Amino acid sequence: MDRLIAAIEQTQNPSVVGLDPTPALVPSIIVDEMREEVEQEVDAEQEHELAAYAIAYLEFNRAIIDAVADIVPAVKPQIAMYEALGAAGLDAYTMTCEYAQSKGLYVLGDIKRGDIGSTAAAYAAHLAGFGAHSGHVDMWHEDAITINPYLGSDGVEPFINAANAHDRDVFALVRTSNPSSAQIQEVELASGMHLYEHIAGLVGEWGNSSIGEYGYSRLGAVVGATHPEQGQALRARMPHTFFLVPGYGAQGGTAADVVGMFDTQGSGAIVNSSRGIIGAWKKQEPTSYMSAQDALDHVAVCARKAACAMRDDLQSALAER
Ligand SMILES: O=C(O)c1cc(=O)[nH]c(=O)n1[C@@H]1O[C@H](COP(=O)(O)O)[C@@H](O)[C@H]1O
Repeated sequence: MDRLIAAIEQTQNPSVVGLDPTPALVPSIIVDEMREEVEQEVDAEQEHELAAYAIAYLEFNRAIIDAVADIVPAVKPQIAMYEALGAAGLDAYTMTCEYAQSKGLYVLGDIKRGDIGSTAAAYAAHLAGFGAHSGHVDMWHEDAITINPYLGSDGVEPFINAANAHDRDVFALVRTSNPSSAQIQEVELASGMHLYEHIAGLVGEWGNSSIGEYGYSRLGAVVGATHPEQGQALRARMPHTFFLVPGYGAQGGTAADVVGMFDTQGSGAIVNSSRGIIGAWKKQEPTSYMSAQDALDHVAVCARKAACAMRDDLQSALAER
């Protein structure tokens, strides 16, 4: 976690921009222009469409990355958005990760993996590279990934081992931001604890062997901005666990909701916003764009403005508490 914390300190900005493009979030003129380009190269009609969106997503992400690279420490591409486009989408995902890293950003791959140990070991290739034990081949380039720890330690250990061996980080879901998460995560155990509190204890324990310079382990926790009191209590319960806090903005979480998830030094957490940043252009959409470049320029200006507003919002809430 040391690299992420250093990047947050450098930018004075504990926020991460979620790169979660969807057809509705990308101006249609960008896709139209890419469609014309790929029509000359790809035969099958369905492939055209997927390739056009994949290239459009990549151009869209590049414009946003260029616009925010000097003011945010990290980006978080959500792989589902790209997987929906098949192989071309996965190329757009990996190229997005590589491009963000070339601009000095920490890349948090939101891949939410979780499976039995032997399968988790294969999923851990996202951190370790393919064939890590027999000869390393890099394919994925994330600095960190998200995992689902609810399968237990054999499903988590392969990720921790890969993270330790390759200087990467892992964020485990503990208390998710979505409305129905309480159905499972707030189930009360015989001990009187809620299930998410039990998982929080395990995540803290699993991370204990990898505490870095800043006092935080390689195994972080995902804690939704939509649970301010629980998040604050988890902060006290997990002193060595860095938090990824999604749910700010589009899901209703505010800066006041997330301040309790930071430590007394104002560190210990990074807050995500995806639609609030990459979809900011929709709030000031002009009647038409002249070209794809015109649309990309507008997306970039709006994303930067939204990212600055989020940074300022978090900074002042942290200063005021
Ligand atoms: O792991 C996550 O990132 C995550 C966990 C969680 O509890 N809630 C949550 O919203 N997320 C992700 O954070 C992002 C939130 O997007 P916005 O609501 O558009 O800001 C999406 O990529 C979600 O998949």
